Amino acid sequence: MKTHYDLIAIGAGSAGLGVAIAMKRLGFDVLIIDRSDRRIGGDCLNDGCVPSKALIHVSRMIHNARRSGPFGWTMQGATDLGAVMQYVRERQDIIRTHENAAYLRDTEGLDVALGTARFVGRQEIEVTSEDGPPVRTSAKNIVLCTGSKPQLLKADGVEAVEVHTNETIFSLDRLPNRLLIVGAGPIAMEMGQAFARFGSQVTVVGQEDRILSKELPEVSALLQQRLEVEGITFRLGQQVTAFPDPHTARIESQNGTTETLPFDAVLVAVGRTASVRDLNLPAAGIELNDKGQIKLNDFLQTTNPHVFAAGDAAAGAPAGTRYFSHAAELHVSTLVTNLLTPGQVLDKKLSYDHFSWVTFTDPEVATFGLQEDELTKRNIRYERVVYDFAEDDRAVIEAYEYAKMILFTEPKGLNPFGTRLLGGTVIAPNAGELAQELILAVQKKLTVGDFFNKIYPYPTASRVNKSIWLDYVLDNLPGVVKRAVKWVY
Ligand SMILES: Cc1cc2nc3c(=O)[nH]c(=O)nc-3n(C[C@H](O)[C@H](O)[C@H](O)COP(=O)(O)OP(=O)(O)OC[C@H]3O[C@@H](n4cnc5c(N)ncnc54)[C@H](O)[C@@H]3O)c2cc1C
Ligand SMILES: NC(=O)c1ccc[n+]([C@@H]2O[C@H](COP(=O)([O-])OP(=O)(O)OC[C@H]3O[C@@H](n4cnc5c(N)ncnc54)[C@H](O)[C@@H]3O)[C@@H](O)[C@H]2O)c1
Repeated sequence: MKTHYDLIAIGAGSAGLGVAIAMKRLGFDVLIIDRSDRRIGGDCLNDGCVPSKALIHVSRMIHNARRSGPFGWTMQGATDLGAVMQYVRERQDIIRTHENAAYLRDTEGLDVALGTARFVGRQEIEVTSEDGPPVRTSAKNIVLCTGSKPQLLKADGVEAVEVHTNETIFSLDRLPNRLLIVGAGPIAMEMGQAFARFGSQVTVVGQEDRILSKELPEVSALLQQRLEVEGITFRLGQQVTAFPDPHTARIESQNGTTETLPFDAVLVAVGRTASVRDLNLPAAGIELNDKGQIKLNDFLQTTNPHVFAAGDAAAGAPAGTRYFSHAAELHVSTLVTNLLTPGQVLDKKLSYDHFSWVTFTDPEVATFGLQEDELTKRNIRYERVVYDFAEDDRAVIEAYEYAKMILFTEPKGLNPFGTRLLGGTVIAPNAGELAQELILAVQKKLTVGDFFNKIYPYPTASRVNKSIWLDYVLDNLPGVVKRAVKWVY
């Protein structure tokens, strides 16, 4: 480790790896620090996106096999969770071949320090590890990429319960018969469906009156209905208030009624908190806001102008919180652009206007661009265009007629072909893939006419991106245009 760098990234998850590799490839001297070699890759590789999506993949195969009875296949068996987790670990290990200290040093040319970092000055860091005495170094700029931790459940008796979070659930090797999930966000939905498909009896307790409360209410309702069909039980508008014993939860509804629920394992997924533990932020003049998050300006800069934050650690940004790997990617691109731009006048503010996310349930939920609440808040006039997949041939062929697409557009003018898309949500199998074209359309300001004039191979699932505009255009062509066309004909 050198005594001074152009840039230090603390944390080697999506954000740290992104900013360190980008700056190194641009020719800067860069140090990246993480607690251990095994933590490189951060939450996404170790306890988040990768293991959860691998688990979902296996659960989908099992689910499809179970449903093959009507077509002559007789399948029997029980899920060997140990074997499933072995598959998950194997997939993680493949990604680890390019997310480890030796690779980052040898192939990316980064300096890598393994240990816990803390500030000892405004631009000075000390790294402590078990391998030797603490080592100090400094940098022109430092980026805090320390991620987030699961929020803990507050309930009487919780200390006596073996509570799982995303940090331990992937170490289970025996399938719990009854899995209680506290929280009704994306982790609860993705993991709940996967475990239900493996064969657990899953009960979800959520404090709000609907699941995935960041989505449109009709999307939450449709997903809940699909999950109920698969056997998941929902206790919404309820909270776990106590654990009378290590295998029983007491749940309380908003009107005060209580009941007890027996369980074999419990998963808590009630949100995240930015991770600032061990950093000794006061030594660098870095302030926290009243939620305990790092106080940031629109440019992801802390109260120390030489220190920035990216990824889950940037939850205190004025633009708001987005706990996603690709939010880290957005932060990194904003930061690197700004670090390389002379003078703050030209700096890019963090903006989520073109942001999108996907919840990888079956059906998936993909949400992008400006949402109804944001459009209303900003006084932007918009229209809602809804497409039910019932008449889409591909949806009929593969039995997902229940799917739905809800788009927000500019109000239509005289020429419906000129309307632009502002945002929306798709709930359908592979919605995350279907929506990619729509996301590009929002970003590039494409019009209804651009979709209308595209010929989609039949029967690709993404033909819905054109079908949604057929009625829209035909119903909204001004009478004068229709009369003129008829006259010419
Ligand atoms: C179950 C689950 C599923 C998810 N699925 C998705 C998904 O499908 N798609 C998606 O986009 N997002 C998903 N996410 C969110 C995504 O995992 C996170 O947003 C992303 O990993 C955040 O990256 P990060 O770099 O900010 O932080 P992290 O990946 O958490 O990295 C932070 C790193 O900093 C290190 N660190 C912390 N403090 C110190 C210190 N003092 N010294 C040295 N090192 C330190 C930690 O060891 C860690 O490795 C999921 C999250 C969970 C929990
Ligand atoms: N596919 C993806 O991209 C993906 C998947 C999983 C997680 N993530 C990210 O990880 C973040 C964390 O996920 P999460 O599901 O833990 O959090 P979340 O904050 O998104 O959802 C938490 C849920 O728990 C509920 N809740 C909070 N306290 C509760 C209590 N005491 N009792 C009952 N319910 C309670 C909330 O009302 C909310 O519905 C997400 O916000 C998301 O950004 C992304």
